[in-house]
Amino acid sequence: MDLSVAFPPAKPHSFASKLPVCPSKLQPSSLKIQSKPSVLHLKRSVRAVNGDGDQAQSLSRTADNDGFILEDVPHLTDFLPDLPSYPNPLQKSQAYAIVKQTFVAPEDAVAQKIVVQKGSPRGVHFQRAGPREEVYFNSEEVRACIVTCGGLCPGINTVIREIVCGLNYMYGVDDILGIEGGYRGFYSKNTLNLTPKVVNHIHKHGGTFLQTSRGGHDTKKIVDNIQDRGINQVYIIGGDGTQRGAALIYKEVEKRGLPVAVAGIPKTIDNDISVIDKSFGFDTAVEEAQRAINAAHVEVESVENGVGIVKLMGRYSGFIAMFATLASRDVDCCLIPESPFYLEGPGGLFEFIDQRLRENGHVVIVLAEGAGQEYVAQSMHGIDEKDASGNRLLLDVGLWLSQRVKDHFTDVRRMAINMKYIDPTYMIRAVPSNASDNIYCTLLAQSAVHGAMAGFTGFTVGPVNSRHAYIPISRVTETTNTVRLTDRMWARLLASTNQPSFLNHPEGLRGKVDEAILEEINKMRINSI
Ligand SMILES: Nc1ncnc2c1ncn2[C@@H]1O[C@H](COP(=O)(O)OP(=O)(O)OP(=O)(O)O)[C@@H](O)[C@H]1O
Ligand SMILES: O=P(O)(O)OC[C@H]1O[C@](O)(CO)[C@@H](O)[C@@H]1O
Ligand SMILES: [Mg+2]
Repeated sequence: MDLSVAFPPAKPHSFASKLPVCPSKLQPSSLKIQSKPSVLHLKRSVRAVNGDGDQAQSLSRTADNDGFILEDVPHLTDFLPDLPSYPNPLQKSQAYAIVKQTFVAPEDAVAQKIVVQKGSPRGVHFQRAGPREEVYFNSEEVRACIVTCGGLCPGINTVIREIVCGLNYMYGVDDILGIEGGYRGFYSKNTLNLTPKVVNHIHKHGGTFLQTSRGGHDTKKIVDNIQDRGINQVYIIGGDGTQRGAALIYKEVEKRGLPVAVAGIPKTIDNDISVIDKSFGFDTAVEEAQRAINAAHVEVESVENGVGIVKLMGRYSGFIAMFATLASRDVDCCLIPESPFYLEGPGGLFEFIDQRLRENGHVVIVLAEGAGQEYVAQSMHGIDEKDASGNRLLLDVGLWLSQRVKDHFTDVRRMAINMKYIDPTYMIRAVPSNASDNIYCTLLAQSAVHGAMAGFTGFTVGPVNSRHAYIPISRVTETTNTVRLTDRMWARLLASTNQPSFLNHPEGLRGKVDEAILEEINKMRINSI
C-alpha cells in the first residue's frame, strides 16, 4: 500500500440530485481542512511506515520482548495519513463531566488470555474499546448508516437505538440513515432517517426495525452506494457471514481511499462468533428456552412413559442447548452438533431413555438443530438445499428423532410411550432482549460509536474477558466458536444430567453412516469456518 497516494478524484455522485445531501459530506474532510497531524496520528503513521513489508500484518500484529502481542485494528490514517483530527466533543459532555478518566489511553489493551502461568509470554491483546481523546470526524460532517443482516436475535433493536442515541447525545451527530432489508438494501431500497425520537421505543420489540435479509452482498454496488450517498460511518450488525461482508466493504473502502469508518457489531443467536465472550441476545434466548423445556417437563411428568423432545437453534454450535440444559435441571439429555451420539446398543440413546423411563417415568431431551445431521441426511437422502447466503439448510432432526424413538419403543421394546415434541426454534430469538442483554447492547453500540468517531475501521466490537475491545474483523471470522468437548463446561453438563458421553461410538454403527454424506457435512463445517 502506498501511503503517499492522494485521495482519488471524487466519483460522480449519481444520487446527489435525488438525495438531500449536504455537499460537504460528499468530500473527504482531509481535502478541506489540512490540520497538523496529532501525536496519536503520528504514532499510527510511524507504525504504518515501519512495517516489515507486509503492511496488513505489520499493522494488525505487533509483538515486543515479553511476548506482548497487540492485534490492532486498522485506522483511517493508515491509508489517509493527512486526515485531520479534532478534540473529542465528549470533553464538554455532561455525561462524562465527572468521570475520572474520560478517555481510553492509546496504550490500554485487553488480554485475550487471562489464565496464565508464571513466566509465560503475555500473549495476544486487543485495543480497549472506548472514547479517544481525539476524533477523526467533525460531528457536523458525519453521515452514518446502520444495516442489519442475517437471522434475528434478541437485542438488535436496542443496538440500533443506542447507536442512534450514542451518536446524537454523545457526539452531536444528527445525520443517521437506516438501510432497510440487509446488504441488498444499500442498492435496492430507500433509506430511513433515524433520530432518537424515531428509535425511542424500538428496544421494546423483538426483530429488527430495519428488517434483515440473507444473500445480496455485492461489495462494489454497496460501496458505490456508500460513496454516492456521502456516508462516512457504516455500522453493520450481523453474524459471521455479515462480518465477512463487512471485511470486504472495509477493504473496498480502503482500496478507493474513502474516509469511511466501517464498524461491525457481532450478532448471532448461536453464539458461534469467536474471540468475544458471548453474543448479545444469547442470555435472552437461553432464558426463553426455559419456557419450552418447562412445558415439555410438565407434559411428560403428567403422563405415563412421557418422552419430551425440545429442539433449539444451533447450526454448528450447541451453546444454546448446552446452556439451556445447564440452566434447567429438568433435562435428562442434551445433544449437540459437536458431540456425535448414537441410538442403538450399549451406551446408546435408546438404552438411556429406557433407563430413565424405568427410574422416573419420564425423560426430557434437548436437541440442537445441527445435532445428528448425518443420520437425518442418511434417512432422507440428500442435504443439498441452501439459503440465499449459501448456508446449508438443515434437516429436521427433531422430527426424525421423535419418529425413531417412537418406532424403537413400539416395535422393539413393545412399550407404549407418550411423545411430546416441542419446536420453539423461532420463539426464542424473536423476543425482545432481557435486562442484562439490553445493557450489553448499549455497551456494544456506544463502543462502536466511540471507535468509528476515533477513526478506527474494519473492526468488530465485543467483550473479551468482560472488557470491551476493538477486534480486527478478520479475527472473528477466521474460526467458528463451538462447544469444546474437552473443556470443563461440557463436563459440567455431563455431570449435571448424568447422561452418556457417547464416546464409545460402536464402529459398526459408524460404518452404517454413508461416508460421502459424512465427508460432505465435514466440508460444510470447514467451509463455515
Ligand atoms: N463470505 C461472505 N462474503 C460476503 N458477504 C457474505 C459472506 N457470507 C455471508 N455474506 C452476507 O452476509 C449477510 C448475512 O449472512 P448470513 O445469512 O450467513 O447470516 P449471518 O450474518 O452469518 O448471521 P446468522 O448466521 O447469525 O444468521 C448476507 O447478506 C450474505 O450475503
Ligand atoms: O430461518 P432463518 O431465518 O434462515 O434462520 C435459521 C438459522 O438462523 C440461525 O438462528 C442463526 O444462524 C440458526 O440457528 C438457524 O439455523
Ligand atoms: Mg451465520
